[in-house]
Amino acid sequence: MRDSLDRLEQTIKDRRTADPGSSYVAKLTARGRAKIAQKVGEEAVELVIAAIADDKAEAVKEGADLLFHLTVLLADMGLSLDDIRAELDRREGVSGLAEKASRPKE
Ligand SMILES: N=c1c2ncn([C@@H]3O[C@H](COP(=O)(O)OP(=O)(O)OP(=O)(O)O)[C@@H](O)[C@H]3O)c2ncn1[C@@H]1O[C@H](COP(=O)(O)O)[C@@H](O)[C@H]1O
Repeated sequence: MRDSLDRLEQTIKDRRTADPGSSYVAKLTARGRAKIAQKVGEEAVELVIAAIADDKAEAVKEGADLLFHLTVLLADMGLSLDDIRAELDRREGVSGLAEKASRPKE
């Protein structure tokens, strides 16, 4: 099932080559990877500030900004949210193995 992040990712892929005058994704993409990466860093810092202030409403907005800009960065690198999912799935497997290995033998 496709969720809002999947739909956003598809929109970002579609908009990368749109008119920078009418699309933020196209405008940011045209400014280059370093600029996209800088935006990811800025949004992460804004999320950190909201979290430290325990401002939940602001944290939700900044979290959305961070995920949006991260998805733009992944697209620019030819990566996708599925690559992140695969890494998380891999870690889940590894973590399960580590847990089993640490159990005392019966
Ligand atoms: N989720 C977002 C989204 N979140 C934030 N932003 C934009 O991100 C920008 C961040 O503002 P900032 O002041 O931090 O950045 P800035 O004004 O560009 O200034 P600089 O720091 O870059 O110099 C704003 O212009 C927001 O509108 C977004 N722009 C687009 N989307 C999604 O992307 C889709 C495609 O958008 P377009 O490419 O514009 O069609 C939209 O339908 C939305 O779903």
